[in-house]
Amino acid sequence: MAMAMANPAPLATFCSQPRTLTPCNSLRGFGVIAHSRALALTATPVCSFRLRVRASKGSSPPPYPLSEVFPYVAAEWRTIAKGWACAAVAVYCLSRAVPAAGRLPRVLAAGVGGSAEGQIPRGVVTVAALASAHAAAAYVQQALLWEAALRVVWRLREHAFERVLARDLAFFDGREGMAAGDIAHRITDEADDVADALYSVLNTIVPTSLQLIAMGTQMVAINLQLSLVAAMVIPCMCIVIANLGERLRQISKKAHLSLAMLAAYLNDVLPSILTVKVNNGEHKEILRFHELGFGELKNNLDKKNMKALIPQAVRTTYIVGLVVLCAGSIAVSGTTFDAEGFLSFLTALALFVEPIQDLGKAYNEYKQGEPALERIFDLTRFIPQVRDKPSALHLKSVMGDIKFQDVTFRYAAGMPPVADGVNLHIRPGETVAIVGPSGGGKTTIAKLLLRLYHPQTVLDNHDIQDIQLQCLRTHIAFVSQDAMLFSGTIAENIAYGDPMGDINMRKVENAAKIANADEFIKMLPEGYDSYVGQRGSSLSGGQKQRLSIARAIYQNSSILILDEATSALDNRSELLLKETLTTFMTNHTVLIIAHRLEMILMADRIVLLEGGKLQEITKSAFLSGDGHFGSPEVLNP
Ligand SMILES: Nc1ncnc2c1ncn2[C@@H]1O[C@H](COP(=O)(O)OP(=O)(O)OP(=O)(O)O)[C@@H](O)[C@H]1O
Repeated sequence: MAMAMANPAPLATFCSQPRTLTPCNSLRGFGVIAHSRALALTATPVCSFRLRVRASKGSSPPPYPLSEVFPYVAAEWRTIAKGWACAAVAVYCLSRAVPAAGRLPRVLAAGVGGSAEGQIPRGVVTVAALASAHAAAAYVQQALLWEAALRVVWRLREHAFERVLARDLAFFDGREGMAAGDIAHRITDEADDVADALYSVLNTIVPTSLQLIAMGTQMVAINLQLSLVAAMVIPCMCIVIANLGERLRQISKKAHLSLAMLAAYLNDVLPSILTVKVNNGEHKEILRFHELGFGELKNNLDKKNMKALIPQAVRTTYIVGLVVLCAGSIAVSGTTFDAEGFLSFLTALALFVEPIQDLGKAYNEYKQGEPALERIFDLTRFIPQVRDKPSALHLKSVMGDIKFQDVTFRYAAGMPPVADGVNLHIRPGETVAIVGPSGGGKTTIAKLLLRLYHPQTVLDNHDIQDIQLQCLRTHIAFVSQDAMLFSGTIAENIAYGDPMGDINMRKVENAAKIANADEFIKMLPEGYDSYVGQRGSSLSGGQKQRLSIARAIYQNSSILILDEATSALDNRSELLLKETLTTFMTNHTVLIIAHRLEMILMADRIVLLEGGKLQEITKSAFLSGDGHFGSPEVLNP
């Protein structure tokens, strides 16, 4: 009889997301942590939200997503107020420039006619000064409002990511689990759409209204002749747009790259959510995310500033060109320029082209951003099932006495129970092997002990639901069958469970020796500083498994769970590992989930999990089981 092949990993759906980018150097090290910690002072969201539970992922969204983003926007009120103050200055300059410009033709004609020879007419200086002040104020207004919108989104992203990490494993797992790519897209691209929408709204409410009111008072009849002259300025504008457009393209490329890095990072870390959780890595990941998010903020801010500059530069070109053309036509024709026509043109330009265009654009942007906003908040609205009670205990140390008492568990209502009245007592320092058919529920038992779901299990006479989650997971080191590694160096991966993010090289090397990984690590060109590639892609399955074991040993928890931790090792490596592990296991409580004989025989006791029921079997019954408990190839290699 054969012990069946291992099932696909429970997180298989999650892990099979297509890769995005190879992470660049800034993603390689965990060295960002120290810097991130400093930045964290400025990054902590100032707002907290009342949690809301959605009946299901597909339930209809609340009607006013803007109201949910309001606390984030309110946190940026200073920047917004400054932006709106600049808007008031810009509109004021424009309203003063219109009558001054209305007098300009007369002033210009007088100047060209020789009445003020050798001097720039005062009216020209006034208009130029007002136009420059308007352009500068409008530029600063837009830059500030972009900064506010982007900072809102930066905070929103951090909040969403923090909430995603706090989600139950069930949110990521199983058939209903949310895909990593979807989450990454919401937090990156769609958040960007939200920034566009917010900016449009901020830039429209006050500035456009002000401009419309101010210009309404200045309105005069339109001069068609002047409009035709104005059209001749268009080629100049095209040259300006082409040049600045090329610069914008380059800046945008950088901004896109930083956004792609963010997406790559998310696609890297979210498939490893199990490892993050069991290593209490949430805080570390929040800091790493913060670093990349801040880089994206900078590049995007450059892009938006350039986008703000372009219309101002184009408008300046337009007005300067217009003045030159008017002056030229007056000089050539020798006639007095129609002042009313010039005034009408500027008024029409101000009243109809700019604010109305802005209103239309703002509406479109908002409509584009609204679903994105909703989808981001959808990630954050939940109450985790697995959470600390207010009175949860912090245990400094545990002996490792584990009791499963009549535990029944099913993944979803209507599904058969994976554990059906399971009773198991593992005494401190004992090694117990769980065997059974593939899909029998062995990994589920380990997950229940780690409280990744909501079980009733007892550790050191405490119901694990009464123990702080972070504390519980510190006392249990878990090596999953998927050998999850992060992009980073070997040393960083082994020391991942360090709560402070430090790397103790002595402990790293010791853990690697026990895991029989020291030999191959030392043969790598950069030894412990070797980069493992995305998700450890530069290492073999067996090497990855040994690093995962070293990570668990580094954690030095009282309880060690090895879930098919040696399935990819060759016989020699497994024997060497067995020798070093045996000493380590003497003062630890160890739960071995395995199909391989060598590992199973390391246990003091063997229990069989089949059809949700657990029963103890003797080693002799196991060995003479004729394959009932394991495959003949493994039992008789
Ligand atoms: N997140 C999930 N949602 C729904 N069902 C799940 C989930 N994870 C596992 N299962 C199901 O629960 C059962 C037990 O899975 P588990 O991974 O515990 O088995 P196992 O004994 O460890 O298998 P193997 O030896 O192949 O690793 C399987 O039938 C599996 O399909």
